[in-house]
Amino acid sequence: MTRLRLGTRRSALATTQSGWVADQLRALGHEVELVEITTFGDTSTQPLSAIGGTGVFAAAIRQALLAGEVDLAVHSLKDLPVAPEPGLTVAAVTRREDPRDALVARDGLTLGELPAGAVVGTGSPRRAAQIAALGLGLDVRAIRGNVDTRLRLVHDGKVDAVVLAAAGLARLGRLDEVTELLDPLQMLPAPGQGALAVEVRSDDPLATAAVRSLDDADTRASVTAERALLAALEAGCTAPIGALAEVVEGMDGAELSVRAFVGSEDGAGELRRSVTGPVPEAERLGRELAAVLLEDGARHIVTVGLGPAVTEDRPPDPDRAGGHDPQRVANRPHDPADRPDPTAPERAL
Ligand SMILES: NCc1[nH]cc(CCC(=O)O)c1CC(=O)O
Repeated sequence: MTRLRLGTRRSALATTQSGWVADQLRALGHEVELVEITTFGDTSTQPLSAIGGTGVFAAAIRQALLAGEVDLAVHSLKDLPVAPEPGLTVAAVTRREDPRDALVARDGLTLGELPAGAVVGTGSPRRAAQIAALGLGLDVRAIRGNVDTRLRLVHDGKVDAVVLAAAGLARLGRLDEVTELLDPLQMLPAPGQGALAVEVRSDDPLATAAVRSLDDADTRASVTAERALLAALEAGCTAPIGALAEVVEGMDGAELSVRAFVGSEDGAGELRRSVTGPVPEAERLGRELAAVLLEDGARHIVTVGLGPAVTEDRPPDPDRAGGHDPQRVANRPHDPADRPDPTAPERAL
């Protein structure tokens, strides 16, 4: 039995996820205390892009962990920066929930049933790019807010539909509002979507040992490939990149299938590629798929987040390298009148 303090944000999703991990650990005989941590991202009303992107949420919890104020941190893996944090270790990656994105639309509509011009709200360039790539004439608009806020936009008639992670809806008990689970053939999730990372101090053998059995080997292999791909594309957390790795039954037994999407938010270009290979080579497979995408022109499609790339008419801007570019929020960026206010909501995965 180990006594563990688990640092968590206060949001409904964060406390549900942390509570779930705490319950798993209690079932193993450990004593777990939840410690609420208010992050700058929670209190600031500034756009996320102005204060460091989705990583700001993870950063405050990580600080508390490094300072010894808590012993464990639970993160949605898709919100965790790919760069390792010195002194910390992801001691468990929990078994992934449904990794798919879900549509919540008015009147029970599916994506294909939404009429041209229907407004789809999303804060995610990845979702925006894949919706645009379907060529349905949908009007993708930037929104911000927690899961509850986003769902309310549909119920209040402010948008016709929103796209959210099925995993988050499942954890919050709101799967019944989903009108379509989106097939990864059309909508690849964010790398790591649906999985939780349990982080400990690297020099804390007790906490490491306590959470070890929560680690799921297939999920860890999958997210290892997805995050290696993201890292190899030098992609920031707001880049329009989707990836899904799955352990599947191949000709010679289990193998890892890795699929990825890169696109632009105006639907002007998109690439989908896949590789399969041995499960233990997850990291190499992720890097290999990134290389295929780059070879096939990913840099010319994605002008956001791919490091110092670029297109001829858009010289790289060091202030924006790897980060959010407000101009890219535009649904049809070639029409200046269509550009939204650059202080518009930031994009998140
Ligand atoms: N970006 C916010 C976020 N971070 C994790 C989840 C859902 C849970 C998960 O993907 O593991 C969500 C909400 C969403 O994208 O709909």
